[in-house]
Amino acid sequence: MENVIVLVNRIQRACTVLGDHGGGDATTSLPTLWESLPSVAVVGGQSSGKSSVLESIVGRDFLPRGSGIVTRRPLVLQLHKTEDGVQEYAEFLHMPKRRFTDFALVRKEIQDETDRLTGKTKQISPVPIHLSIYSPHVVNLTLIDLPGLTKVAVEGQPESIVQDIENMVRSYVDKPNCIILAISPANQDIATSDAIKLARDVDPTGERTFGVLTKLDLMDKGTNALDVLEGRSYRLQHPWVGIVNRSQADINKNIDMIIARRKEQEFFASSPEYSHLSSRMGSEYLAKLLSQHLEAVIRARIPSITSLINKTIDELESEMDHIGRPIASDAGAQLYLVLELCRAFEKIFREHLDGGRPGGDRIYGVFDNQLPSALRKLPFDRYLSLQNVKRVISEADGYQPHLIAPEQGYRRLIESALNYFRGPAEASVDAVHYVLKELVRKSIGETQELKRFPTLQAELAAACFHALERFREDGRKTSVRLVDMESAYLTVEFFRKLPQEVDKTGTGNPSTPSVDRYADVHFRRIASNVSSYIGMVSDTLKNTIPKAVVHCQVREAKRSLLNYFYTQVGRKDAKQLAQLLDEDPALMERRQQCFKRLELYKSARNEIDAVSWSR
Ligand SMILES: Nc1nc2c(ncn2[C@@H]2O[C@H](COP(=O)(O)OP(=O)(O)OP(=O)(O)O)[C@@H](O)[C@H]2O)c(=O)[nH]1
Repeated sequence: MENVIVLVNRIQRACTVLGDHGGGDATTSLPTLWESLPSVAVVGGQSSGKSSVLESIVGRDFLPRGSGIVTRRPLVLQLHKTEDGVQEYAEFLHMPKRRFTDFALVRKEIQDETDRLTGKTKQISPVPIHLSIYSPHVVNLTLIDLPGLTKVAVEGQPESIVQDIENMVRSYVDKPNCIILAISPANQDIATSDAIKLARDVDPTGERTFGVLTKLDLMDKGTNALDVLEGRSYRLQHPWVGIVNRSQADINKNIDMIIARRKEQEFFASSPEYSHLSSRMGSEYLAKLLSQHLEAVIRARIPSITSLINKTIDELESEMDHIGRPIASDAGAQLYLVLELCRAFEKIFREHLDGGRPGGDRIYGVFDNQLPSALRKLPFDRYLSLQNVKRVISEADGYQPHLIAPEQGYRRLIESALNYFRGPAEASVDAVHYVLKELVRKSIGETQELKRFPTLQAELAAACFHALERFREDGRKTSVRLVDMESAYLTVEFFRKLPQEVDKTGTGNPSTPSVDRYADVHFRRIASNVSSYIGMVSDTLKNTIPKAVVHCQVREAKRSLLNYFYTQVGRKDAKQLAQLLDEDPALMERRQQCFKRLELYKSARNEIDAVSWSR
């Protein structure tokens, strides 16, 4: 089986390229693969010797030095062992084409890349820098260098930096998959070590903490660190490793790292206190120990990582299905999509009208309740009061009062009364119009496929409302025309059937009308006749207005709501169609993120599969 550290290195690089830096980002709530991968994080207080340990493990000077907080972004350092004799080189993930053979330039690039993201403001950032070193002098290992824990902010840095650094370091070491390399200087009381304090907090049983004691050469004469190195001062599950790095003077003298490693070995071998431990001390031993441990941890974790990957792929796929797939870029496919979406909407709209979905019944409610009640409420009682009837008839008679029946008076009374029907007719048209508009809104909301296209939704709604407005105008004209038709020609039959006014004096001859045409009873009879006629018309309109409304508005809405929209869409070019299919930016962003994460998980699965099969 290929070295699994190399496998994890590849997956980690993919994580960074695709934006997974671990850490629960509450705003994206995307699953993180990074966090499930075992890694070694180097933690320690400032000047504890972290950089020196890392450089010693690598066998090269390559880390930025200086006062204050130098490490301001996590540095993921991936070490790849190459064949003997091959030239060493380094590569940054953000500069994949460039091979660095001069390690002084590596140091500079780490500084520059840190500044690129954080500015020169000395801020910190959780986005890691990935550096791979290919060398025959290293073991396969991945280490994450983190900013040194500090107690005070230096000039130009906000006070919060102390806490920010601790939070960032914690976000790494908190994870159960993180192996903690806790660096403490031997010339300081172990009880005050920042690294041990933090490690104890997040890993109280010491299962995943490796204690490293630096600066053993700087201890006061007559004292030694055996209590710590032999696990008596602070017990960990793994043995403590003592280290002797280059002193500042060695660094100033440019003492070669390989020579320094040798000197370190000599220090342990020749030391009366530590010689019995010498095979388990020093940076070379530490590197091998970590490499073996990391490999064992990764091997043990592979099955659970695989199952996590599979589960997450399923979740992401189903989220992508829900969000909808990306839109094709050619005009034909876009037009097809717009038409499909419109059809989906129309189907739902029709279901609302025809039944299956609620809302269409409200139209019947207009015809069954609103219209009859509006008709009943028309003020005919007032209009046909004795006084008004008398006035209208005498005005119609003019200077010559009517002789037999007031023909003109009847007509005027009826025509004016019929005008009252316009109100309920128009109100029915409007009421149905608003129901239809509401159903359009509802149907757009219920068309799942449309959810991601706010622009199309708005244009579709506007087109529907425009069409409904035209149907309303037609409905209004037609139903008002029904009323006007009633005025245009009165039903003669009705009047023929009316009983004649008879002489109440009882002369015995019914065919000889001899009523007093100026008495109230005469006008009351006229009012009652007109009222009956109006009642008859009202009954007719109660039936015909709904027919007009359905014919002009409801039926048309079902048949041709989007006709005009379709012809307009058909004329749009690719750019206009793309605008119409302009998605909600938040949704596009989410799809993009899910897509990238899915890609990451799939490539990780392929990597793991390939390694497992080659076992
Ligand atoms: N003599 C001696 N000096 C050491 C040892 N380890 C580190 N130093 C010196 O201690 C100083 C700080 O070491 P660094 O490796 O820069 O420590 P650091 O933890 O990376 O420091 P910051 O990056 O500032 O947080 C340097 O001058 C090193 O030369 C050691 O084992 N022995």
